[in-house]
Amino acid sequence: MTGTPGAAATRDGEGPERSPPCSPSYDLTGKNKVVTVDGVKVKLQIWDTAGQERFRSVTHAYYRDAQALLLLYDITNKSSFDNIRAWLTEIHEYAQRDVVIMLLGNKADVSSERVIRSEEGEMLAREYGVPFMETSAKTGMNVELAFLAIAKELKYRAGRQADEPSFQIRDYVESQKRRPSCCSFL
Ligand SMILES: Nc1nc2c(ncn2[C@@H]2O[C@H](COP(=O)(O)OP(=O)(O)OP(=O)(O)O)[C@@H](O)[C@H]2O)c(=O)[nH]1
Repeated sequence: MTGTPGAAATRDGEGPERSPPCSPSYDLTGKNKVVTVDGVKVKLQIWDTAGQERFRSVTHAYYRDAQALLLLYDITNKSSFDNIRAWLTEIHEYAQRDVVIMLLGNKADVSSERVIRSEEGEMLAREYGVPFMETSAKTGMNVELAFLAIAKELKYRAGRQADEPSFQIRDYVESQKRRPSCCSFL
């Protein structure tokens, strides 16, 4: 899924049909996930939207009730990156006002074909005030972190204790994310 949002929700319920898992070893979309945060299990129900070629026909039902949205672009595909702005506008209009959004630049393992610099992703994310990291569904780079950060944010919102320190998802992602190096895939 590139240039399109994936929705993660913690509640059960009917959702649009899921896409089949992609062939890389780590699946960014398309199945449910249980993430344990501070001993509490957070269930993420993940839906993949249609691809960018079907951009216009995607219904708002995909993300209208979502608690979190992962917006993915492909670092080797400029149009997938350009689509992100349109998605952010759509989301602003139709998604829940407090939806957790995360921007992911996927395929970070194929650095030889990169057309979107990491800084461009960072700038876009900063402009919209959302956390950002580059991922690879092939090597797994930052994939677990993306889900963990979302789960932490949702758990924090659901059961905030008076004495609990506040959780800042952008700070958390910045402190934990791995950056692709120039010479290796990880
Ligand atoms: N090298 C590499 N290939 C990837 C990665 N993620 C996905 N792919 C490959 O990219 C191709 C497209 O992946 P999809 O997940 O189907 O992409 P998509 O844009 O969601 O496709 P649609 O949902 O059909 O529009 C497949 O061949 C995947 O195996 C990645 O992180 N690294």
